[in-house]
Amino acid sequence: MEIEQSRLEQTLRRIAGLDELAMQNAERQIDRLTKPPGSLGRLEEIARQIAGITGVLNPDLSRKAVVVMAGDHGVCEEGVSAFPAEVTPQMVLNFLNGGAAVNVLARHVGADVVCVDIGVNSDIGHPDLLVRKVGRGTGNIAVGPAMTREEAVQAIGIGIETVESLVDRGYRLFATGEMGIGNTTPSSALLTALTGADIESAVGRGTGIGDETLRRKRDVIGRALRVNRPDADDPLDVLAKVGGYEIAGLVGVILGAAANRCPVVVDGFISSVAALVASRIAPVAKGFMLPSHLSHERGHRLLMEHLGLRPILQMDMRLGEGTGAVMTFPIVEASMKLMNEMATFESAGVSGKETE
Ligand SMILES: O=C(O)c1ccc[n+]([C@@H]2O[C@H](COP(=O)([O-])O)[C@@H](O)[C@H]2O)c1
Ligand SMILES: Cc1cc2nc[nH]c2cc1C
Repeated sequence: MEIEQSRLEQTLRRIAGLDELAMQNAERQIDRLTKPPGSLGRLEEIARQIAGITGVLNPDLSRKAVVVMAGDHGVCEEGVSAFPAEVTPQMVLNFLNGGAAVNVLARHVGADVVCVDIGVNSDIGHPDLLVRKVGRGTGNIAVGPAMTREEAVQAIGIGIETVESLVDRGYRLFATGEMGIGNTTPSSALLTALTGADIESAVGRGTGIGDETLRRKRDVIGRALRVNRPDADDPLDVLAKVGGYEIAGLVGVILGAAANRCPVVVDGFISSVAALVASRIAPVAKGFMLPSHLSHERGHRLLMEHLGLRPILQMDMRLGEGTGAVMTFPIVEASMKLMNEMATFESAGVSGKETE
């Protein structure tokens, strides 16, 4: 525990703000390119942010990974998902065999899928799986805490460690992904507890539940908040009481990326909740996050407003796994290519803007 606590503290100490000088240099470069000022919109904004994160205008982001954290949820026994809990290990095996949506998209964009069992309730035998179990499924949040504070810190440490070892192997661009049947329930509980949002607007249909299950899910979240009484001013308390192992792992992935000055593209609803927790632990980490898409899950728009992040894509996706984040990698790469490869007004002999 002490080792994990100090890993988190060390990581937090390493997270610094964006490089203002690099961002000014990026802005100056972008304004020299052969286009009306500002006309590449958010591509310009992303290029500037990546410069601020990495400290250079032409970082090598060619090695990219989506870290998929998988865990089970005790709250599934309340009947809150459209699918049975056994789908979690089954889908993990699908990721490892390359057959899930995230695998197809990752291959399409040249990224690697790194799968971590941080709390699945069964043993999945596969040589490529990183087995880092903090527990075998969380406690049912409707009747008690999901995990202890020590376990939450340990899970964050695993996320940090996963990113650190990937950075050692040359990875520089990260995406968050997750798999966990039932995990939209703790995600909505976290959103409600951390922002004071009303349950109605923070809870959605997850994997596709009907009206009756939706009513039960809202009731379960209300009970979870009453039973656990999470302290909104203590993000670790909230995470431990009504979170999940994979959510805590992703908090670590985000903090680890920020500490290593690597951009991290945040996926949908569950990943964005992890981003909210990370931003409450370390507000400066927000500068290292790139939003990906606006999930179809109810509550995601509200969540992004709280984070102050504007999703790049809107594809009506609500799958998770890191799919939306991986889809955003080419946009990040395109923004960097534009900044580095476009001709300038001077080099191409194009006349500049008229003075009015
Ligand atoms: O990323 C999203 O926005 C998203 C929205 C809804 C569902 N999911 C995925 O669906 C699972 C959770 O849904 P549920 O209904 O079981 O709570 C979990 O494996 C997530 O990856 C993901
Ligand atoms: C099949 C399936 C795949 C998923 N991927 C992420 N969450 C999921 C939930 C289900 C049910």
